[in-house]
Amino acid sequence: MDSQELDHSELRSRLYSISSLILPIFILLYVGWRLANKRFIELAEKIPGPPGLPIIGNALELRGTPNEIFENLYSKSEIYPDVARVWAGPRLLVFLTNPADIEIVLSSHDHLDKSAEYDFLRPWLGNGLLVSTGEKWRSHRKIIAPTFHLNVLRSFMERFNRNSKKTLERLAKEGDNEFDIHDYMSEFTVEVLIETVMGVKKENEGRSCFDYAQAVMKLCDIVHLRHTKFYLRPDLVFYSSKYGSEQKSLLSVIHGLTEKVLKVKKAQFENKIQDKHQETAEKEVLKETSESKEGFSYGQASGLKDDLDVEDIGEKKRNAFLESILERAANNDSINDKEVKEQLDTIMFEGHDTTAAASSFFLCMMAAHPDIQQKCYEEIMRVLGDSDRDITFNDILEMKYLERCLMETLRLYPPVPIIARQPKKEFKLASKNLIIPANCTVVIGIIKLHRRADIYPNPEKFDPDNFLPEKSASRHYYSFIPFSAGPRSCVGRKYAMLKLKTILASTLRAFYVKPGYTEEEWKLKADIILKRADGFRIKLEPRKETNAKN
Ligand code: HEM
Repeated sequence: MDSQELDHSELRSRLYSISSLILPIFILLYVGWRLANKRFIELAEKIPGPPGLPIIGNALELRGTPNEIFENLYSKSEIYPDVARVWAGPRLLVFLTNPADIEIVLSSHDHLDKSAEYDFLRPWLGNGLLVSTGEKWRSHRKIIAPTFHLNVLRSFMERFNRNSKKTLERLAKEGDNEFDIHDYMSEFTVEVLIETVMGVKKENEGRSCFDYAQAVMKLCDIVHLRHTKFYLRPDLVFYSSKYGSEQKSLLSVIHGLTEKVLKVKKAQFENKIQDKHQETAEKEVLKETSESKEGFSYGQASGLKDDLDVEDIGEKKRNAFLESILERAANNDSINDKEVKEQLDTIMFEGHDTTAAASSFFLCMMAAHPDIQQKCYEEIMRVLGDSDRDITFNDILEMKYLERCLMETLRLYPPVPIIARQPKKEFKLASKNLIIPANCTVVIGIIKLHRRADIYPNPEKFDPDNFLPEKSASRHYYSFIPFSAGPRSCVGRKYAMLKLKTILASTLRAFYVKPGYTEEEWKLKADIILKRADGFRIKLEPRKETNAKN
């Protein structure tokens, strides 16, 4: 035997003795865990789900690309309707797709905590509204929700119109090209957010908004990768990998923009510079407050109410988001400077990528369904006439068919396809005689819920009539929840619907979306925010010269 062979056999025997030590420790830990979590395991094992292996559970089914994992889990929901249990090692995931069960989770104040997956957003969003829990979430939600009240939102109409026109000018330059509409929609949504919710006039800053939006998309991919690749979960491994360094450089672009916005707004705030334009718009709004706000669903069943639905007609002017929280911070009132920045990052993220996806899906739908597009166009012409005037708040209320098409788009392609909670207490389901244990991860499959054949006949078909008032009224309130629902619903719901209707009506008024790819040809990308993996490719044709150029 030479010395190399000796080394090998010695190595083998050392490995053998290490593994013969580790294995019993591992088994002991596993048995200990099962004993310590007896009730948790007993309850979990009653929940239907794919069979798993000891210790690793269904981890083998959670292999592959994020898309493969998503498709695999989605197909399981056909076998296990309403509720499905999946073990990712010792972690229990419970998927819910029945509206009555979902109501129990989302409407309750006992199940407000987000699951551990949201922690990967912390380096970016800190302890902002999306991820925070407990008293901090409660007190900040109380401050932030009123800044998205209709009285404030209506004052944004002028900005929505102005930024829409800027986007139409950019779109006109594409001529007859096929291009990705998402690039334009994400730049629009970032610009408009900065000018409305943040109250900062954005001028001549090159394409910083576009760069921000691109960085957000890439960062979402990385965060989502950490959801699906278990080895990337520990910080130590993640930050030693190429993804960790990529995350750091993307965060410097993302935080670079939000720091700049904060600096400008703080300077305005400290110098008490009033934005004259905003002031005038707000006065107009206050004159209008007695007009009807009825007849607009704002993205959820009309029977559902949350803290955005408080009626305060005639109440004095409220400030927009950033102005309002800066004022609080200056008075040491429930929020400090660090928290202001975290909430700013949160609103910038949640406020742009979601609406960019929704508007892009909508326009692709118009390409896939020219007859429906024609009906939208006719409605827009009926409401606005053959003019180039700005779209008003009341026009938005009148565009009912456009709204139904938007809701139907959000049904089939909800920008946030799944959400997750970690219940603190166990709870009983409504659809089945089952108890869901505390501290598991409850996943609400919004995209699956929205495609249930027992709720939406012909569920894969794009049918705006699904949102005729009589049809909506006959469904369970929690059958349509693109903005989630209950106490932790989306604070930007009304803002998003107003902004979306304005940019979409403006685009359809100015351009004909040429017939294009059918939905069957699209490839979806499973991500934090749902996208088309093949890009949102469309072709536009100006309706007439003036609309696109004004
Ligand atoms: C089509 C557009 C939008 C969709 C589909 C959407 C969807 C959602 C969903 C599903 C949630 C719940 C997330 C979860 O529980 O994990 C949420 C939360 C949130 N959204 Fe939106 N959103 C949209 C637009 C906006 C806009 C425009 C803003 C702000 C300007 C915004 C701000 C937020 C915030 C701050 C939360 C966290 C609320 C809390 O936990 O209290 N969203 N959104």
